[in-house]
Amino acid sequence: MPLEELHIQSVRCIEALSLTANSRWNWLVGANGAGKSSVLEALHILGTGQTWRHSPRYVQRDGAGEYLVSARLSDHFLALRRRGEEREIRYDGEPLVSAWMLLDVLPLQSLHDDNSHFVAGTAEDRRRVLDWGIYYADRYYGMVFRQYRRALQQRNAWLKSGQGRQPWDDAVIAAGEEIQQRRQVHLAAVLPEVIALWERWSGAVFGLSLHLHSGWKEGLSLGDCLRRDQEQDREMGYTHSGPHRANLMFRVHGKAALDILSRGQLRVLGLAYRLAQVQILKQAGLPLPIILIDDFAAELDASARDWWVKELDLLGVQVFAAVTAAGQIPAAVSGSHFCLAAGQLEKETAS
Ligand SMILES: Nc1ncnc2c1ncn2[C@@H]1O[C@H](COP(=O)(O)OP(=O)(O)OP(=O)(O)O)[C@@H](O)[C@H]1O
Repeated sequence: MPLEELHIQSVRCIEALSLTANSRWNWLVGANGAGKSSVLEALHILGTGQTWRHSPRYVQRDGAGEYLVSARLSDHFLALRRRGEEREIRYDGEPLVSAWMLLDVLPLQSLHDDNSHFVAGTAEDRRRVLDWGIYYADRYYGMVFRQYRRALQQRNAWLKSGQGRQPWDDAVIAAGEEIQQRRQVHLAAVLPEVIALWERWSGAVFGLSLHLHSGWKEGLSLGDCLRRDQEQDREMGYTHSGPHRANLMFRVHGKAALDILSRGQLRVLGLAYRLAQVQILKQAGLPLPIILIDDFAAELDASARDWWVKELDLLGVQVFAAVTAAGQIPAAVSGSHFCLAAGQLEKETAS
């Protein structure tokens, strides 16, 4: 369901902005500080309920009492309003009780700083990206994930208080092992797609392998680890083993990708991984996400940019991408150009 119209009020440097979107390519063009990322972040907030910042407070335009983002999606209308700690999300006028429901309404894949460099980022960055692909492909995963998070919070609260009988291990183990198993299945499907994408870009054979460390000691079950480390966990008030500590590692010919690849190649690998996740959704006949790309041209040479737009074009996704100059947009794609300055839409052109 493509996004047709976007309206933003009081988000960062934007006072009020409305645009009519192209069903495929939407290029946000402007100098540093023009408001491109603010448009992308507004869309991200609308599709996930979450910001890219440490706190939603930083999203609200200075001096405004609230912010509002809304969109028309074919015949539907989605709106999110935030005033202080209160957030209200409405879909066709009806309140959405949970931001999780946005997964169905406005699927998004956001490529911005940390997650387009996620191969070189933290284990948490990589877990977030890994889990993104599974949430959208497998709704049961989202349910198991929430069960795990709840059980883990309760176990940690018990570890800190030291009160009563320890009742949470079974729930942590059942959901934790299910998460690990589903992550492995997802990675087995993603790997050949990533390799094929890379090889189309480079023209050379790519000896990539993906290794998922489960988050608990190899050779032991999660239950064994929780029992073994219970005293240590109690002392620290924290559960040390589980899929919340998992790490996804990228190796090229058996060596850490981080030690082998250049910055630009690491970004291409991160992008190939994200594209592969969308390909899997497409193969399964699931709705495709809108792709948000901040700083499209960063670290990519012209051939990598051409490769990327060609692959996105083949997928048939709707894209919103930020560039600092129109010259960074590959000639191969047409679409709409939105020229921004000081948080305002100055010009809208179709190419
Ligand atoms: N809460 C706020 N209220 C008003 N202005 C803000 C707020 N937060 C950030 N800004 C301003 O918004 C501008 C940043 O906009 P944005 O990050 O969207 O720019 P950009 O076009 O993506 O730039 P770049 O190309 O450098 O990434 C900055 O000038 C910043 O000072």
